[in-house]
Amino acid sequence: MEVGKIREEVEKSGMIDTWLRKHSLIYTGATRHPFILGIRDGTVDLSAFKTWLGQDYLFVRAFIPFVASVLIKAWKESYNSSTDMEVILSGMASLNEEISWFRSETPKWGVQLSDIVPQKANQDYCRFLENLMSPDVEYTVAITALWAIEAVYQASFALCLEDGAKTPAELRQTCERWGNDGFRQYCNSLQQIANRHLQKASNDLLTKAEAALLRVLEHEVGFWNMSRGEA
Ligand SMILES: Cc1ncc(CNC=O)c(N)n1
Repeated sequence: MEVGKIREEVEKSGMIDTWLRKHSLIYTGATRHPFILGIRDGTVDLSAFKTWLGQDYLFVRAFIPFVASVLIKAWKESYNSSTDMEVILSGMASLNEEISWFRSETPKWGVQLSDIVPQKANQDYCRFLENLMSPDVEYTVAITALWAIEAVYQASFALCLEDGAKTPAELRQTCERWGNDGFRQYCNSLQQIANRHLQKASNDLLTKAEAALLRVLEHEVGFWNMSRGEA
């Protein structure tokens, strides 16, 4: 292994990896969901894909203020806050581009953005994000949730780009949005930030951050289920 790769592996091992091992069943449920496996093997129902696309646009619109709230929390931390802020800001810049992507992608699928009504699983997830935006929620909890939200999409869509995947050509661009190497590195940076803060967290804070991680995983499973018309 090259030095950079080894360093990446070492820095990655921390509380987050411990939690993912502990909660591997739900993590796998979120990252290898039948919706994603359907994209990967080419059997996905295109109406489910369109549902996902429209609902995800609404989700991302609600996700942006959440990321902004994490940025504010990072700024209020004195410890290493400027490097944290750079990483979070780069994520926000990508989200600006992502909204443009949704606006150009949806018409290709006959999805009209103004017609989309948020479904229950989406509303529940967005309400959860709104609760995390409260100034009472600690930065460590919020950054752990942010990492989890991004990491589920990264792991899921990267799976659809692996060798041997039979992802339909018209879905590849979508998978590349979250499955590309730059997004993987962004997720690794978030994971390192979260680990660094978790390392110095009290037991009470650790309990809250772990709960937030679990809620994210549950909401992600709910979101995929909803896209398949199962919620
Ligand atoms: C439901 C959900 N979870 C995570 C992401 C990825 N973050 C930003 O795009 C997303 N788009 N949608």
